[in-house]
Order: sequence, then structure tokens, then C-alpha cells
Amino acid sequence: MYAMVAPPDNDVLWARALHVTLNGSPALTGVSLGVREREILAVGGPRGSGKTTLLRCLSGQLLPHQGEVWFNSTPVHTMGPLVRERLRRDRFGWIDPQPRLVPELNAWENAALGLMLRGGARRLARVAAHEWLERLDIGDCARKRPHALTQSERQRVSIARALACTPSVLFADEPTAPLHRADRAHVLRTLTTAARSHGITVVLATHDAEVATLADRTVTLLDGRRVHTVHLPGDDLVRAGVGGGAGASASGKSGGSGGSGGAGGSGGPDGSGGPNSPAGPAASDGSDTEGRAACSLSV
Ligand SMILES: Nc1ncnc2c1ncn2[C@@H]1O[C@H](COP(=O)(O)OP(=O)(O)OP(=O)(O)O)[C@@H](O)[C@H]1O
Repeated sequence: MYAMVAPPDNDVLWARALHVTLNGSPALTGVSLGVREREILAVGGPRGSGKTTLLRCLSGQLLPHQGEVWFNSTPVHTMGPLVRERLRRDRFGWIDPQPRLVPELNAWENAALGLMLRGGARRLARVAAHEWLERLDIGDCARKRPHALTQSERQRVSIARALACTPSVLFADEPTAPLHRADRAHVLRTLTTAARSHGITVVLATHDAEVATLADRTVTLLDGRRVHTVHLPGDDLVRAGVGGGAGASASGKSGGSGGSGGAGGSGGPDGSGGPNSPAGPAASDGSDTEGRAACSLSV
């Protein structure tokens, strides 16, 4: 057991030693993580590695069976359901892999929905919704209902709805999954550019190494555990999505923690050791993966 200690000031989100079991199987096993203010953080890993479960815990949709989640200086894991709902509505945004739109509303009304649920004036919500639809290249679809849109257009409406609220943290779970390859880069750039210009922190789950390159930093999950990411200049294993897996040899600037840090236990979330521990769980994940590469050590 450990005393509850508030996270470091520069982390907008902070999770410590999360354990989640779904239908009797471990979905997360001791994952710790810090997300910095305005950071675009990719959560990578193969299918079934726990990315969605982690995002659901961080966003207060799912309570971990063990562990802590903090938003700024507020513990989320001890909040009741109503307070968590309000937090999600007022501070967080969420993009699903498949668009979820209200079929009776047209595109701009769907895009304005989040703002109106927050109590925003319809006129202002309408202006914001139109602006975001334009930015996502579907301004001319504003009056169409979801059934008259392509899947790609529907997903853009979902993204517009999430961005229109300018949430503190936007959780995007494989947001480009329904898009054609050619569309993906454009939509992702729009999303990341908008997030940067509006100071929105983004936590982006993806199993696509190419998508992850748009992020400031990547953390990788494997079988519900966080794996060490050790950067090897000139190599491009991360882009290729090749994690070394258990026992991969590692060298380079941040391999100091070797395989001993562990994703769980009492280590801090961001590799700096957190407030309590000198040895963080993933000592190298504070680094930028752009243009570099990595081996992964499962822990
Ligand atoms: N509702 C559920 N009931 C039971 N097991 C679940 C449930 N949701 C997820 N799991 C299991 O939990 C583990 C983690 O799943 P999760 O969806 O978080 O992974 P993921 O990395 O997001 O995968 P994907 O890329 O396919 O979305 C997997 O083994 C999955 O089968």
C-alpha cells in the first residue's frame, strides 16, 4: 500500500500502477503514465494490448481495480459517477474508432452537440461547429444527415464535435480507423495542428506506427503492460512498429533502467520516478520518437 500523493505539477494527467481485469482476464497490469500539459501522446501497441482500456481509465470512463488516476491535482479514481460524468463532459473530449452520430441531427448539429451539452448558446455552438467542419474539409456537408455522409465524412464530424469543445484533454481511440489511407494524414494533421494551436492535450491510441510519428512522444503497451522504449538513433523500429518484446537487447541514451523498472509497482509514471520513487517505470519514454527508433523491453 502507498499513501495517495498528488502528481507532479506539469502533468495534466497522471496514472499510477493501474490494474484492470475484464471478464477475468488482465487488460492492464500495473501501468503508470504521466501526460504533460499540451502534449500529444501516442499510446501504441498491437491489437488487444490495452490501449482502449488505458484511455478509458484515464478519461474516467472506467475505474481501475487498483491504481490511481489524477487530472491536474484532482483524484479521478475516487470520484463518484456523477462527478466523473461532469468531468468528462466539461473537460474531456473523446473520439471513437467508429463515428457515433445522432441520426436525426445533421452534421453541424452533431458537431455542435458537445458545446450545447455544456450549456453553450445554440448560435455560438453553430458558428463553432461550422468552423470546425470547414477545417476538416466537410463544410459543404453541414446540412446533411449522417445517413447521407460517407464513413470518412461521419468520422470528420465526430472529430469536429470533439474539437469544437476545446477540451483540456482529447482522447482519440484509433481516430483514423475508418478513413482511407489518403485521408488519414490530412485528418490527423488537422487534429494535431488544432490541438497545438488551442492548447489541447491529446492522448491518441494507435497501432499504426506512422500515426504515432505525429505525436510528441509514444508509450507502448504489450499485453496490458507498458514496455520500455529505448531509442537507437538512425534505426526506425518504432516507425515499423517492431517492438523488441521481452528480452530485446537495448542500448542508447535511455536504457539505464534496463528491464528492472517495471510498468507497475510503486514507480512514478513518467520515467522520472514520480513523486515517490527514484526509479520510474519506463525511463526512456520521455523522449521524442520522431525520427528515431526504439527497441522495446517488456517489463
Ligand atoms: N469488454 C471486454 N470484456 C472482456 N475483455 C475485454 C473487453 N474489452 C477488452 N477486453 C480485453 O482486454 C484486453 C485489452 O483490450 P483493449 O481493447 O484495451 O486493447 P487495444 O489495445 O485497445 O486493442 P484494439 O487495438 O483492438 O482496440 C484484450 O485482451 C481484450 O480482449
